[in-house]
This record gives sequence, structure tokens and C-alpha cells, in this order.
Amino acid sequence: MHQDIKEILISEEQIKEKVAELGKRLSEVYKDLNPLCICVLKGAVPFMADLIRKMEIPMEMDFMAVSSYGNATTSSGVVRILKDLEASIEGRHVLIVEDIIDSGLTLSYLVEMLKGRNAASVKIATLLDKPDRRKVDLSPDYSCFTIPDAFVVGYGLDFAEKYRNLPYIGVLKEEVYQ
Ligand SMILES: O=P(O)(O)OC[C@H]1O[C@H](OP(=O)(O)OP(=O)(O)O)[C@H](O)[C@@H]1O
Ligand SMILES: Oc1ncnc2cn[nH]c12
Ligand SMILES: [Mg+2]
Repeated sequence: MHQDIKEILISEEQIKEKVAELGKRLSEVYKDLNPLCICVLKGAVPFMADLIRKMEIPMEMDFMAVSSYGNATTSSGVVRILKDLEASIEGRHVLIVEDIIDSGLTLSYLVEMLKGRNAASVKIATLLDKPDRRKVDLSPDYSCFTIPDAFVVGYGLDFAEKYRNLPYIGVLKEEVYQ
């Protein structure tokens, strides 16, 4: 286990199993809809890569980057679009693929913005849901794990751009960021 990690919250095997389960379910839900899966950079990259390979249906992908945390451990509440989509989503069935919903500020902004572009539907699939810190009324349509109020890293999640490459979800030692 990495020296900066206090405990492994979700193992590599648990992630693999749940992501495969979700991919199968999404294949049924989106079977004839040719969904546009939007990966929210950077944290959702490993989740997106694994999830779409378990979706055995026609689908398309695009990427967005927004900024809310930067090098902090709490959301600034200000959401900026750093990289927008490449194509129109008018009439498309959109699935936002995210790594974690914490305060909910990032996704509540994204969902409203995307709905304003006349998508046929906008749903959220998140790897992690941290409901204890929610600041807005937002729940994911699909979630792999619900976690307690702890700052976690790994499988895409970072602290100051580090730890994204850890294969598991771990709780960061407080001394690393305090
Ligand atoms: O529910 P919230 O409180 O808004 O927090 C969740 C958001 O924060 C993280 O992104 P971050 O800004 O760290 O960007 P990153 O994915 O590039 O690390 C995470 O990937 C979510 O997008
Ligand atoms: O626990 C967490 N770890 C990494 N990034 C974020 C953002 N919100 N919550 C987080
Ligand atoms: Mg981050």
C-alpha cells in the first residue's frame, strides 16, 4: 500500500466487479439509444476506460474538463469549463461519466448546462457518491459505491494531481494535505 495511504477503502477487485456490473446494466438501458458518454476529465478517465469496454452496444464518447478543486480538498464552488465538447448534443442521450460526487456543485452545474443544449436525456453515472458533504439537491442515476466523508485518491482521483495511478481507492493520510 502506498506510504501516503491510511487505508484501502475499495480494492482493485471490488472496483472491477462493480464497474462490470454497471456496464452490463447500462448496455440494457441504452441498448438502442447510441448514447454519448461524456468523460469528466481528469478523474473519471480510468472509470470511463473500464466502463465503456463493458458496454456491448453502439456508443460514442466525448470529454469535458471543468475546474472546481484544483489543489484543494474542498470545492471552490466556482465551476469553470476548461475544455468543452467537440460536437452538438442536441437530441442525444447523454451519460455523464464521473469519478466522484461530493458537494455536487460540479455536476449540478454540468447537468443544467447540458440540459440547456437540448439533449434528449442527461443522466449521471459516478464511481463514488459521497452524500454526507452534498451542498445541492443532486443524486446520481447510477453509482458504484457510496463512501463516507473522507478524502480519497486513486483510480483517477487525485490530491494536487498525485495518486491518480493507484489501482485502488484509498484514504489519504491527513498529514499529507494538512
Ligand atoms: O461534487 P464536487 O464537490 O463538485 O466534487 C466532485 C468533483 O471534484 C473532482 O474534480 P476536480 O476538480 O478535482 O478535477 P479532476 O477530476 O481533474 O481531479 C471530481 O472529479 C469531481 O469532478
Ligand atoms: O475525496 C475526494 N478525492 C479527490 N477529489 C475529490 C473531489 N471531491 N472529493 C474528492
Ligand atoms: Mg481532482
